[in-house]
Amino acid sequence: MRKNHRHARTSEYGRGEALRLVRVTKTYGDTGTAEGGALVKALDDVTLSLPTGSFTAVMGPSGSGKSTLLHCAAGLDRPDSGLVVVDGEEMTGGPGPARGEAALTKFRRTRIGFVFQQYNLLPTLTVAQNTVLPLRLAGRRVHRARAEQILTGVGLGDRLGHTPDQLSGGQRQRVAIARALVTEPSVIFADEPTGALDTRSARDVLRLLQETVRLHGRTVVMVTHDPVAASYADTVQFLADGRLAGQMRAPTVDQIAERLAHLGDDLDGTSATTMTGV
Ligand SMILES: Nc1ncnc2c1ncn2[C@@H]1O[C@H](COP(=O)(O)OP(=O)(O)OP(=O)(O)O)[C@@H](O)[C@H]1O
Repeated sequence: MRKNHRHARTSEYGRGEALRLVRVTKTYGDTGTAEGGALVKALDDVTLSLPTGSFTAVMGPSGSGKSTLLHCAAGLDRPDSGLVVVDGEEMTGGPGPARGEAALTKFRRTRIGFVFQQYNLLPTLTVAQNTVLPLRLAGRRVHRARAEQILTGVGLGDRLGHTPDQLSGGQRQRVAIARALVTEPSVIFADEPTGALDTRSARDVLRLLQETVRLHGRTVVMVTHDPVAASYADTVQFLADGRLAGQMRAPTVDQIAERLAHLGDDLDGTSATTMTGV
């Protein structure tokens, strides 16, 4: 009965929508204090819908809530209130019984892919083993051919037996992207994926992310401080003080930098320099 109820609730969400946030709020601090003086509203009533096959960059000043948004949207953290829906299914929030940690982890493993600034590859595993690790963790069958196919797709078909320390930063990040793709997730979240890379490697990684969206129909959400990186996305969502502060479609580097500068004008004492992180 409960199952049917969940199904009935989830079926109202649109097809072709990879991610939906509805009135997501997250507060940090000592919730026990009556005054609430120490509370920080990291996300404040954020509602967002991202279509399947879109590439979205999330930008904003330091402390504006980008990481919190990514963590809540990716199921790494739970919002205090509001709903996160992935591919039509409620991941966190909602009126039904909350998923336990184990169920949330399982959901995440199959529906969400991650790419981190520092790659997060296991140093003792080969490139191929790192790539298929999410399948192993999910208890799924692993075929070497699958690892080979996906690594060839990111330009590392000849590196299967190498360990991460034998690769450049850009190559490591491409392994991380292959690992994120291997479960065919609904959404890939990338947290400053080019933050540790030189310009050329960064460009290769951004093109690869673009390709996963345009050629393979994946959905990518990328947090970045860098207007150049953000310009590879279809849309930039701006955050300020935990709230969405507008979006920009088909963005150019100059337009993004300009918008960030004006976001700075809106915030007391915050300079554009701080916001772009340059
Ligand atoms: N675990 C936590 N405990 C307390 N406060 C937190 C915690 N995580 C984030 N915050 C606060 O929430 C706000 C939003 O932080 P968040 O890390 O999401 O911002 P951000 O935009 O990602 O910043 P940055 O660009 O510097 O990484 C900040 O004021 C931050 O200090």
